[in-house]
Amino acid sequence: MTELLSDDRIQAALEHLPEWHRDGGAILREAKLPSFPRAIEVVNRVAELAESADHHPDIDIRWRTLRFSLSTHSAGGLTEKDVSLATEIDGAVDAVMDAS
Ligand SMILES: C[C@H](O)[C@H](O)[C@H]1CNC2=NC(N)=NC(=O)C2=N1
Repeated sequence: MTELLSDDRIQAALEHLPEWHRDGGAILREAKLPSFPRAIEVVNRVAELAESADHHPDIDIRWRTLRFSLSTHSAGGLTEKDVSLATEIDGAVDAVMDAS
């Protein structure tokens, strides 16, 4: 789970994560929510998911735009933990968008 992923595996994973792109040893996505409170709702959901997974994204908050960056710091790059949390972050964004 904490092994670094091969380039091929990262490419394959990103085919299932169209909102994400790779930047070296990290994957990034941006999400624009309808309002600042909705954006914070996503952040709170992601905080719970991150705590459950014991894996934490970098999050940049600018009004209603969120930028997530995922990397496994202990491994020095991308692992399955990042792919898994990216999928969960997509779910959190979709859930808040659907409720908006
Ligand atoms: C002890 C605990 O498992 C680690 O410190 C976790 C916490 N969250 C983490 N999050 C991320 N993104 N990378 C890590 O290496 C990491 N390590």
